[in-house]
Amino acid sequence: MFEQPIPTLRRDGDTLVILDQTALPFRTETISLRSLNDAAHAIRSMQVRGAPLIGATAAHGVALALVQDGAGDQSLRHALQVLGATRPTAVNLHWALARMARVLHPLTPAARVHAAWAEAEAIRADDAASCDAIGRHGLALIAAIAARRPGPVRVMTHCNAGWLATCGAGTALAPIYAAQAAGIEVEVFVSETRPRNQGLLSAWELRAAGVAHTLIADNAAGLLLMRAEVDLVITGADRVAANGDTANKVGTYLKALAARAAELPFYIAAPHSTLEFSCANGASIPIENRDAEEVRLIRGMNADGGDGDLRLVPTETQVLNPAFDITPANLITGIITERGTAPAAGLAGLYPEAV
Ligand SMILES: CSC[C@H]1O[C@H](OP(=O)(O)O)[C@H](O)[C@@H]1O
Repeated sequence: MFEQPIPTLRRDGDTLVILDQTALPFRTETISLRSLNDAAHAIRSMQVRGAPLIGATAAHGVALALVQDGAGDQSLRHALQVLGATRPTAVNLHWALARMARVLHPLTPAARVHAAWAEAEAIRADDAASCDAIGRHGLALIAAIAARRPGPVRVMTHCNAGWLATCGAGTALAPIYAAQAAGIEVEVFVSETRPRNQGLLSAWELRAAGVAHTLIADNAAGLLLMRAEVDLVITGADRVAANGDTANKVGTYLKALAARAAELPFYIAAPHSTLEFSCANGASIPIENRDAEEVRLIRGMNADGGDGDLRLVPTETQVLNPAFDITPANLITGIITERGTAPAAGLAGLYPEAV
Protein backbone atom coordinates (compact mmCIF):
# COMPACT_ATOMS: atom_id res chain seq x y z
CA MET A 1 0.00 0.00 0.00
CA PHE A 2 1.40 3.39 -1.06
CA GLU A 3 2.10 5.59 1.96
CA GLN A 4 1.46 9.29 1.45
CA PRO A 5 4.54 11.33 2.48
CA ILE A 6 2.14 13.64 4.35
CA PRO A 7 -1.49 12.55 4.84
CA THR A 8 -3.77 14.63 2.64
CA LEU A 9 -6.37 14.20 5.35
CA ARG A 10 -6.20 12.62 8.82
CA ARG A 11 -8.78 12.33 11.60
CA ASP A 12 -7.54 13.64 14.94
CA GLY A 13 -10.24 13.08 17.55
CA ASP A 14 -13.13 15.32 16.56
CA THR A 15 -11.08 17.32 14.07
CA LEU A 16 -9.89 16.64 10.54
CA VAL A 17 -6.32 17.60 9.77
CA ILE A 18 -5.73 18.46 6.10
CA LEU A 19 -2.68 19.41 4.08
CA ASP A 20 -3.33 22.98 2.91
CA GLN A 21 -2.87 22.75 -0.87
CA THR A 22 -3.26 26.51 -1.34
CA ALA A 23 0.08 26.89 0.48
CA LEU A 24 1.86 24.26 -1.65
CA PRO A 25 4.32 24.11 -3.32
CA PHE A 26 5.77 27.07 -1.46
CA ARG A 27 4.88 26.13 2.12
CA THR A 28 3.93 22.82 3.71
CA GLU A 29 1.21 23.55 6.23
CA THR A 30 -1.69 21.65 7.77
CA ILE A 31 -5.05 22.97 8.92
CA SER A 32 -7.39 21.47 11.53
CA LEU A 33 -11.01 21.48 10.40
CA ARG A 34 -13.49 21.52 13.29
CA SER A 35 -16.86 22.31 11.75
CA LEU A 36 -19.11 21.95 8.76
CA ASN A 37 -18.16 25.46 7.65
CA ASP A 38 -14.46 24.66 7.96
CA ALA A 39 -14.91 21.61 5.72
CA ALA A 40 -17.05 23.47 3.18
CA HIS A 41 -14.57 26.33 3.00
CA ALA A 42 -11.65 23.90 2.59
CA ILE A 43 -13.33 22.38 -0.47
CA ARG A 44 -14.56 25.65 -2.02
CA SER A 45 -11.20 27.41 -1.57
CA MET A 46 -9.28 24.34 -2.78
CA GLN A 47 -7.33 23.94 0.44
CA VAL A 48 -8.24 20.37 -0.38
CA ARG A 49 -8.66 19.56 -4.06
CA GLY A 50 -8.73 16.62 -6.39
CA ALA A 51 -11.93 14.69 -7.07
CA PRO A 52 -11.35 11.69 -4.75
CA LEU A 53 -9.98 13.86 -1.93
CA ILE A 54 -12.90 16.26 -2.21
CA GLY A 55 -15.26 13.31 -1.69
CA ALA A 56 -13.38 12.00 1.32
CA THR A 57 -13.20 15.48 2.85
CA ALA A 58 -16.94 15.99 2.41
CA ALA A 59 -17.61 12.64 4.07
CA HIS A 60 -15.54 13.68 7.09
CA GLY A 61 -17.25 17.08 6.98
CA VAL A 62 -20.56 15.35 7.68
CA ALA A 63 -19.03 13.82 10.81
CA LEU A 64 -17.71 17.22 11.93
CA ALA A 65 -21.18 18.70 11.43
CA LEU A 66 -22.91 16.01 13.50
CA VAL A 67 -20.40 16.47 16.33
CA GLN A 68 -20.73 20.24 16.44
CA ASP A 69 -24.36 20.82 15.42
CA GLY A 70 -26.03 17.70 16.70
CA ALA A 71 -26.98 14.50 14.84
CA GLY A 72 -30.68 15.17 14.28
CA ASP A 73 -32.35 14.93 10.88
CA GLN A 74 -32.21 18.69 10.25
CA SER A 75 -28.51 18.91 11.08
CA LEU A 76 -27.77 15.94 8.81
CA ARG A 77 -29.81 17.35 5.93
CA HIS A 78 -28.13 20.75 6.34
CA ALA A 79 -24.66 19.25 6.31
CA LEU A 80 -25.37 17.23 3.16
CA GLN A 81 -26.81 20.31 1.45
CA VAL A 82 -23.98 22.69 2.38
CA LEU A 83 -21.22 20.25 1.41
CA GLY A 84 -23.06 19.20 -1.76
CA ALA A 85 -23.10 22.82 -2.94
CA THR A 86 -19.35 23.40 -2.60
CA ARG A 87 -18.15 22.29 -6.07
CA PRO A 88 -20.33 20.88 -8.88
CA THR A 89 -18.12 18.92 -11.25
CA ALA A 90 -16.28 16.21 -9.28
CA VAL A 91 -18.91 13.50 -8.89
CA ASN A 92 -16.85 11.97 -6.07
CA LEU A 93 -18.22 14.66 -3.76
CA HIS A 94 -21.82 13.73 -4.52
CA TRP A 95 -21.01 10.00 -4.48
CA ALA A 96 -19.48 10.29 -1.01
CA LEU A 97 -22.35 12.37 0.38
CA ALA A 98 -24.94 9.97 -1.05
CA ARG A 99 -23.07 7.10 0.61
CA MET A 100 -23.05 8.94 3.93
CA ALA A 101 -26.76 9.70 3.60
CA ARG A 102 -27.60 6.05 2.90
CA VAL A 103 -25.77 4.97 6.04
CA LEU A 104 -26.84 7.76 8.39
CA HIS A 105 -30.49 8.56 7.60
CA PRO A 106 -31.79 5.17 8.85
CA LEU A 107 -29.94 5.48 12.18
CA THR A 108 -31.01 7.14 15.40
CA PRO A 109 -29.19 10.40 16.13
CA ALA A 110 -27.37 8.71 18.98
CA ALA A 111 -25.77 6.24 16.59
CA ARG A 112 -24.90 8.68 13.82
CA VAL A 113 -21.66 10.30 15.00
CA HIS A 114 -19.79 7.03 15.39
CA ALA A 115 -21.24 5.72 12.12
CA ALA A 116 -20.29 8.93 10.28
CA TRP A 117 -16.66 8.70 11.32
CA ALA A 118 -16.60 5.00 10.46
CA GLU A 119 -18.10 5.50 7.00
CA ALA A 120 -15.84 8.46 6.25
CA GLU A 121 -12.84 6.33 7.18
CA ALA A 122 -14.15 3.52 4.98
CA ILE A 123 -14.35 5.98 2.05
CA ARG A 124 -10.78 7.08 2.73
CA ALA A 125 -9.52 3.49 2.86
CA ASP A 126 -11.53 2.56 -0.25
CA ASP A 127 -9.89 5.37 -2.19
CA ALA A 128 -6.40 4.41 -1.06
CA ALA A 129 -6.98 0.83 -2.19
CA SER A 130 -8.43 2.01 -5.52
CA CYS A 131 -5.38 4.20 -6.14
CA ASP A 132 -3.04 1.26 -5.57
CA ALA A 133 -5.04 -0.89 -7.98
CA ILE A 134 -5.03 1.89 -10.61
CA GLY A 135 -1.27 2.02 -10.18
CA ARG A 136 -0.98 -1.72 -10.85
CA HIS A 137 -3.18 -1.60 -13.95
CA GLY A 138 -1.50 1.52 -15.27
CA LEU A 139 1.92 -0.05 -14.68
CA ALA A 140 1.05 -2.71 -17.26
CA LEU A 141 0.71 0.00 -19.92
CA ILE A 142 4.05 1.56 -19.00
CA ALA A 143 5.80 -1.81 -18.79
CA ALA A 144 4.57 -2.73 -22.28
CA ILE A 145 6.16 0.43 -23.68
CA ALA A 146 9.38 -0.16 -21.74
CA ALA A 147 9.57 -3.68 -23.20
CA ARG A 148 9.43 -2.33 -26.73
CA ARG A 149 12.47 -0.06 -26.55
CA PRO A 150 15.27 1.14 -24.26
CA GLY A 151 15.21 4.45 -22.43
CA PRO A 152 12.71 6.09 -20.14
CA VAL A 153 8.98 5.81 -20.80
CA ARG A 154 7.82 9.37 -21.40
CA VAL A 155 4.45 10.16 -19.84
CA MET A 156 2.61 13.46 -20.13
CA THR A 157 0.02 14.40 -17.55
CA HIS A 158 -2.19 17.40 -16.81
CA CYS A 159 -3.04 19.23 -13.61
CA ASN A 160 -2.39 17.18 -10.47
CA ALA A 161 -3.84 13.72 -10.14
CA GLY A 162 -1.16 12.48 -7.80
CA TRP A 163 -1.30 11.49 -4.17
CA LEU A 164 -2.18 15.08 -3.30
CA ALA A 165 -5.52 14.69 -5.08
CA THR A 166 -6.52 11.49 -3.32
CA CYS A 167 -6.29 9.47 -0.10
CA GLY A 168 -3.63 7.22 -1.60
CA ALA A 169 -1.12 7.03 -4.44
CA GLY A 170 -3.13 9.21 -6.81
CA THR A 171 -4.81 8.28 -10.05
CA ALA A 172 -2.83 9.49 -13.10
CA LEU A 173 0.44 9.44 -11.14
CA ALA A 174 -0.19 6.11 -9.40
CA PRO A 175 1.16 4.17 -12.44
CA ILE A 176 4.24 6.42 -12.36
CA TYR A 177 4.94 5.55 -8.73
CA ALA A 178 4.25 1.88 -9.47
CA ALA A 179 6.71 1.97 -12.39
CA GLN A 180 9.34 3.61 -10.19
CA ALA A 181 8.85 0.87 -7.57
CA ALA A 182 9.16 -1.76 -10.31
CA GLY A 183 12.47 -0.29 -11.48
CA ILE A 184 11.09 0.99 -14.79
CA GLU A 185 12.56 4.35 -15.80
CA VAL A 186 9.91 6.98 -16.46
CA GLU A 187 10.05 10.65 -17.33
CA VAL A 188 6.99 12.83 -16.74
CA PHE A 189 6.05 15.97 -18.63
CA VAL A 190 4.05 18.16 -16.28
CA SER A 191 1.88 20.99 -17.56
CA GLU A 192 1.70 24.03 -15.30
CA THR A 193 -2.13 24.00 -15.72
CA ARG A 194 -3.23 27.59 -15.50
CA PRO A 195 -4.88 29.31 -13.79
CA ARG A 196 -4.44 27.48 -10.44
CA ASN A 197 -1.20 25.83 -11.62
CA GLN A 198 -1.89 22.44 -10.08
CA GLY A 199 0.93 21.16 -12.31
CA LEU A 200 3.32 22.75 -9.82
CA LEU A 201 1.88 20.34 -7.25
CA SER A 202 2.75 17.42 -9.52
CA ALA A 203 6.26 18.79 -9.95
CA TRP A 204 6.53 19.10 -6.15
CA GLU A 205 5.30 15.53 -5.68
CA LEU A 206 7.57 14.05 -8.35
CA ARG A 207 10.64 15.93 -7.15
CA ALA A 208 10.08 14.65 -3.61
CA ALA A 209 9.70 11.13 -4.99
CA GLY A 210 12.82 11.36 -7.13
CA VAL A 211 10.91 10.86 -10.37
CA ALA A 212 12.39 12.59 -13.43
CA HIS A 213 10.04 15.29 -14.64
CA THR A 214 9.98 18.36 -16.84
CA LEU A 215 7.66 21.30 -16.31
CA ILE A 216 6.19 22.78 -19.48
CA ALA A 217 3.90 25.66 -20.24
CA ASP A 218 0.44 24.36 -21.07
CA ASN A 219 0.79 25.60 -24.64
CA ALA A 220 3.98 23.58 -25.23
CA ALA A 221 2.18 20.25 -24.91
CA GLY A 222 1.03 20.19 -28.52
CA LEU A 223 4.55 20.53 -29.91
CA LEU A 224 5.89 17.68 -27.73
CA LEU A 225 3.05 15.45 -28.83
CA MET A 226 3.45 16.39 -32.50
CA ARG A 227 7.15 15.56 -32.27
CA ALA A 228 6.31 12.21 -30.58
CA GLU A 229 8.50 13.20 -27.63
CA VAL A 230 5.85 11.54 -25.43
CA ASP A 231 4.87 7.86 -25.34
CA LEU A 232 1.48 8.25 -23.68
CA VAL A 233 -0.72 10.74 -21.89
CA ILE A 234 -2.42 9.89 -18.59
CA THR A 235 -4.67 12.36 -16.79
CA GLY A 236 -7.10 12.19 -13.91
CA ALA A 237 -10.83 12.82 -14.08
CA ASP A 238 -13.58 14.51 -12.15
CA ARG A 239 -16.51 12.70 -13.69
CA VAL A 240 -16.74 9.92 -16.30
CA ALA A 241 -20.13 9.49 -17.97
CA ALA A 242 -21.61 6.13 -18.95
CA ASN A 243 -20.44 6.51 -22.55
CA GLY A 244 -16.88 7.36 -21.47
CA ASP A 245 -17.05 11.12 -21.99
CA THR A 246 -14.86 12.60 -19.28
CA ALA A 247 -14.72 15.87 -17.35
CA ASN A 248 -11.29 16.85 -16.14
CA LYS A 249 -9.22 19.98 -15.52
CA VAL A 250 -9.59 22.52 -18.29
CA GLY A 251 -6.99 21.87 -20.97
CA THR A 252 -7.43 18.10 -20.93
CA TYR A 253 -9.49 18.21 -24.11
CA LEU A 254 -6.74 20.08 -25.95
CA LYS A 255 -4.20 17.45 -24.95
CA ALA A 256 -6.54 14.69 -26.09
CA LEU A 257 -6.97 16.38 -29.47
CA ALA A 258 -3.21 16.78 -29.90
CA ALA A 259 -2.56 13.18 -28.81
CA ARG A 260 -5.09 11.89 -31.34
CA ALA A 261 -3.56 14.04 -34.10
CA ALA A 262 -0.15 12.57 -33.22
CA GLU A 263 -1.63 9.05 -32.99
CA LEU A 264 -0.46 8.70 -29.38
CA PRO A 265 -2.40 6.88 -26.63
CA PHE A 266 -4.45 9.04 -24.24
CA TYR A 267 -5.62 7.45 -20.99
CA ILE A 268 -7.83 8.60 -18.15
CA ALA A 269 -7.17 7.21 -14.67
CA ALA A 270 -10.22 7.15 -12.40
CA PRO A 271 -11.57 5.08 -9.49
CA HIS A 272 -15.18 3.92 -9.29
CA SER A 273 -16.10 7.01 -7.23
CA THR A 274 -15.44 9.12 -10.34
CA LEU A 275 -17.63 7.03 -12.65
CA GLU A 276 -21.28 8.08 -12.97
CA PHE A 277 -23.26 5.52 -14.96
CA SER A 278 -26.47 7.48 -14.45
CA CYS A 279 -24.89 10.31 -16.45
CA ALA A 280 -25.44 9.39 -20.09
CA ASN A 281 -22.75 11.55 -21.65
CA GLY A 282 -20.55 14.60 -21.19
CA ALA A 283 -23.23 17.08 -22.21
CA SER A 284 -24.89 16.71 -18.83
CA ILE A 285 -21.77 17.15 -16.69
CA PRO A 286 -21.85 20.55 -14.89
CA ILE A 287 -18.73 22.64 -15.49
CA GLU A 288 -17.60 24.76 -12.56
CA ASN A 289 -16.90 28.39 -13.35
CA ARG A 290 -14.52 29.81 -10.79
CA ASP A 291 -13.67 33.33 -9.64
CA ALA A 292 -12.20 35.65 -12.28
CA GLU A 293 -9.39 36.71 -9.97
CA GLU A 294 -7.87 33.23 -10.31
CA VAL A 295 -7.01 34.21 -13.90
CA ARG A 296 -6.16 37.84 -13.22
CA LEU A 297 -3.62 36.85 -10.55
CA ILE A 298 -0.76 34.36 -10.40
CA ARG A 299 0.79 32.97 -7.25
CA GLY A 300 4.56 32.66 -6.92
CA MET A 301 7.54 32.98 -4.66
CA ASN A 302 9.41 36.29 -4.40
CA ALA A 303 13.16 36.83 -4.02
CA ASP A 304 13.14 36.48 -0.25
CA GLY A 305 11.24 33.19 -0.35
CA GLY A 306 7.84 34.50 0.56
CA ASP A 307 4.90 33.62 -1.64
CA GLY A 308 2.06 35.79 -2.78
CA ASP A 309 -0.13 36.82 -5.67
CA LEU A 310 0.96 39.06 -8.52
CA ARG A 311 -1.65 40.86 -10.57
CA LEU A 312 -1.48 40.22 -14.32
CA VAL A 313 -4.36 42.45 -15.47
CA PRO A 314 -6.64 45.11 -13.93
CA THR A 315 -9.77 43.98 -12.16
CA GLU A 316 -11.76 45.59 -14.95
CA THR A 317 -10.50 42.98 -17.42
CA GLN A 318 -13.27 40.61 -18.40
CA VAL A 319 -12.45 36.97 -17.58
CA LEU A 320 -14.01 33.56 -18.25
CA ASN A 321 -12.68 30.85 -15.93
CA PRO A 322 -14.16 27.39 -16.56
CA ALA A 323 -12.30 24.96 -14.27
CA PHE A 324 -12.98 21.83 -16.36
CA ASP A 325 -13.65 20.66 -19.88
CA ILE A 326 -15.10 17.55 -21.47
CA THR A 327 -13.06 15.03 -23.45
CA PRO A 328 -15.31 12.89 -25.66
CA ALA A 329 -14.90 9.14 -25.38
CA ASN A 330 -13.73 8.82 -28.99
CA LEU A 331 -10.52 10.67 -28.07
CA ILE A 332 -9.79 8.43 -25.08
CA THR A 333 -7.79 5.23 -25.67
CA GLY A 334 -8.82 3.72 -22.36
CA ILE A 335 -9.85 4.35 -18.79
CA ILE A 336 -7.65 2.88 -16.06
CA THR A 337 -9.78 1.93 -13.07
CA GLU A 338 -9.21 -0.16 -9.94
CA ARG A 339 -10.85 -3.06 -11.80
CA GLY A 340 -8.66 -2.83 -14.87
CA THR A 341 -8.35 -0.81 -18.06
CA ALA A 342 -11.24 -0.63 -20.49
CA PRO A 343 -11.98 1.28 -23.69
CA ALA A 344 -13.74 4.55 -22.79
CA ALA A 345 -17.03 3.33 -24.21
CA GLY A 346 -16.65 -0.09 -22.57
CA LEU A 347 -16.70 0.78 -18.88
CA ALA A 348 -19.90 -1.16 -18.31
CA GLY A 349 -17.95 -4.35 -18.87
CA LEU A 350 -15.92 -3.63 -15.74
CA TYR A 351 -18.95 -2.59 -13.66
CA PRO A 352 -21.84 -4.83 -14.78
CA GLU A 353 -23.63 -4.24 -11.50
CA ALA A 354 -23.77 -0.48 -12.15
CA VAL A 355 -25.66 -0.57 -15.45
C1 LIG B 1 -7.47 12.58 -9.17
S1 LIG B 1 -7.84 14.29 -9.12
C2 LIG B 1 -8.91 14.49 -10.41
C3 LIG B 1 -8.97 15.93 -10.89
O1 LIG B 1 -9.27 16.90 -9.84
C4 LIG B 1 -8.58 18.13 -10.17
O2 LIG B 1 -9.41 19.24 -10.10
P1 LIG B 1 -9.18 20.36 -8.94
O3 LIG B 1 -7.70 20.56 -8.78
O4 LIG B 1 -9.91 21.58 -9.48
O5 LIG B 1 -9.85 19.79 -7.72
C5 LIG B 1 -8.12 17.91 -11.57
O6 LIG B 1 -9.18 18.09 -12.49
C6 LIG B 1 -7.71 16.46 -11.50
O7 LIG B 1 -7.38 15.92 -12.72
